[in-house]
Amino acid sequence: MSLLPLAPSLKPFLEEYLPRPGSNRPFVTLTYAQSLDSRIAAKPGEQTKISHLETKTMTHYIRSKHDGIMVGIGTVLADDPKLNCRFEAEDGHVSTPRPIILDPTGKWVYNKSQLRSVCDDNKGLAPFILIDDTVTPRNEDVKIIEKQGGAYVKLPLARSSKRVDNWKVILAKLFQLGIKSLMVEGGASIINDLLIYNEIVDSLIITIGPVFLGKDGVEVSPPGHADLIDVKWWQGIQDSVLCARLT
Ligand SMILES: NC(=O)C1=CN([C@@H]2O[C@H](COP(=O)(O)OP(=O)(O)OC[C@H]3O[C@@H](n4cnc5c(N)ncnc54)[C@H](O)[C@@H]3O)[C@@H](O)[C@H]2O)C=CC1
Ligand SMILES: Nc1nc(O)c(N)c(N[C@@H]2O[C@H](COP(=O)(O)O)[C@@H](O)[C@H]2O)n1
Repeated sequence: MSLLPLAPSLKPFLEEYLPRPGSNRPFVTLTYAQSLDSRIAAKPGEQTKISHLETKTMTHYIRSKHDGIMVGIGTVLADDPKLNCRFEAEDGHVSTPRPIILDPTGKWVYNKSQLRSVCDDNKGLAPFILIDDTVTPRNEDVKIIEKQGGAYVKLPLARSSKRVDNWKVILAKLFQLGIKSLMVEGGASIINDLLIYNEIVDSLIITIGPVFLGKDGVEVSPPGHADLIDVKWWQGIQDSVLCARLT
């Protein structure tokens, strides 16, 4: 599906929330689309379109400003996403952010994925797949990914008692691999962890669509209180967008 032209007011609206250089870890933008009842999908394991094409275009514009786009394995299994950037800048340039998949137990069968085809067609970069260092990935997938220029990245992901403690290790490794800015798109378990992790998240950009997805939906609701500062709202054809920082 083609995108729309980016709404002109979105560029200045987003400007101060986009990555800035100069830190010793990646700049992290947490961004996702939710319903009015704080659901990001209608059912577990299901992909649900919430954003209008106008804000989908915004998401691709935001992708174009990052070195990496991260999702968890739950999202990959539900959505089979492309995770490339389809936004074309005024000079015709199309960015190629690196897809990064958090898959500690190595569940993803890459050779059958849409992302594999995107890379075969030269429409995006091959992924970095973060797996626990005790996991041996499938041989066939290793060969394809390495040929495409991606990699399995082994990290001690299964050892810490709290999953959230892995983030510092993950970000340090990604920085070493050249990822200076990271856009985290979800899914729910990652968003819920990061919403209360203000040392990690630099910007928060949430699209809110005018729909209730109901109690069976996949909920975003962090385990504790999360206060926001520097809050700004944008109103589009259908959706509203909130930009903020975590205190
Ligand atoms: N509306 C939106 O903008 C978006 C919606 N989604 C939806 O979210 C749903 C998927 O969400 P979830 O099932 O919660 O899956 P998820 O994508 O958050 O992945 C969860 C898995 O990631 C790994 N993981 C997460 N944090 C980790 C950590 N700190 N260390 C090591 N491993 C970690 C674990 O294996 C965990 O089981 C899907 O229905 C998808 O469509 C996903 C992204 C955006
Ligand atoms: N911005 C946005 N709006 C929605 O309504 C969504 N369901 C999502 N989902 C995220 O986008 C990924 C799909 O990316 P591709 O278009 O396949 O590149 C999906 O995996 C979610 O992270 N986002």
